[in-house]
Amino acid sequence: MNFVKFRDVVKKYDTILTVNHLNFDIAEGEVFGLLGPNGAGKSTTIEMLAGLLEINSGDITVDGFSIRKQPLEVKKRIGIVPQELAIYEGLSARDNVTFFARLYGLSGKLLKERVDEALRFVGLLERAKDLPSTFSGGMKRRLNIACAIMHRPKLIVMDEPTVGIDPQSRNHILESVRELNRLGSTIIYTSHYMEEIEALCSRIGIMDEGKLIAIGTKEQLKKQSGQEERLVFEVERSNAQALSEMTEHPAVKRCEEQAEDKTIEVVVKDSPSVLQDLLFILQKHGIGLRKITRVEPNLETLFLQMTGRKLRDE
Ligand SMILES: Nc1ncnc2c1ncn2[C@@H]1O[C@H](COP(=O)(O)OP(=O)(O)OP(=O)(O)O)[C@@H](O)[C@H]1O
Repeated sequence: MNFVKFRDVVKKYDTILTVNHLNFDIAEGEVFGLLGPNGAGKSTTIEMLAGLLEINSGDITVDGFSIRKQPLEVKKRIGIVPQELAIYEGLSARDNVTFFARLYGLSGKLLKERVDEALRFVGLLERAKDLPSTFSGGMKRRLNIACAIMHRPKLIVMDEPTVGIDPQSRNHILESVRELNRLGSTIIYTSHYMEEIEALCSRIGIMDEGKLIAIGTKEQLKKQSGQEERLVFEVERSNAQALSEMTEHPAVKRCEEQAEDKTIEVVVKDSPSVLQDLLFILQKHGIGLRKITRVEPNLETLFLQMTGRKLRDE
């Protein structure tokens, strides 16, 4: 069943279409990645879904409820982890989560249980009494997550939750996304980091200038880019016989020698099985090997092809 539906969603600032007729669905149980450069319209989309920003036209439904007509039903089902930290520096970690739990109508024993559960989940139970001002940036981000999940929402929306944090907290957050999904929540995760989206998400939407320019599984998107997997061998010398034997291997689609760089580039169908065979051919002809690189198709290249620009400014 399609759990989240975007139907012709438009958001304008003055005359600029910040979100330009979005139409896509997210199934229950998915980890859906929204990938796009800064300013693509990801946060605007998320804020409309969470009912924090008015939609100009179109509608978004969650679990069959319209954000325009039944916003409270939608909000009950969503936990939103905003890009900007939404925690109170003057309240302890526990009091922060408790504050949000009360907003969701939790009270008494259940409230305490859920607050503890959320703090434990993000690895902050031991620091529950401490003020966020004593926390690292990553710990604050984790507290931000605890505040969004204590009511066990069916849909968790995370807007760039790993920007500017240390690698340990980053890994902790990525692992908690997987765990929340295993526990049954559907996840929407926005990022401009291609690697994160690739590692986490079962399906990906690529946004640019307010439009969804591509959608599909990683494999579908990579296929769409028309790229192929390549193995690049840096060799000590070239040998025509070896090259010809490599070309004739049934799992090799193309094989080209770049004589000036002393490299052989091989486009393959299935690298694990063919690699051994190709190494054997080089060895048989006494060709020393300096380096092998495996070049996989990636979403960055797809983005570049579709927009003529890089996903991230370097
Ligand atoms: N309140 C506003 N008034 C006018 N323009 C706005 C407003 N909020 C956002 N925008 C513009 O809308 C566009 C999309 O912004 P948005 O924050 O949704 O992008 P994003 O993909 O989330 O990027 P980032 O990763 O930088 O957050 C940007 O050009 C931004 O300047």
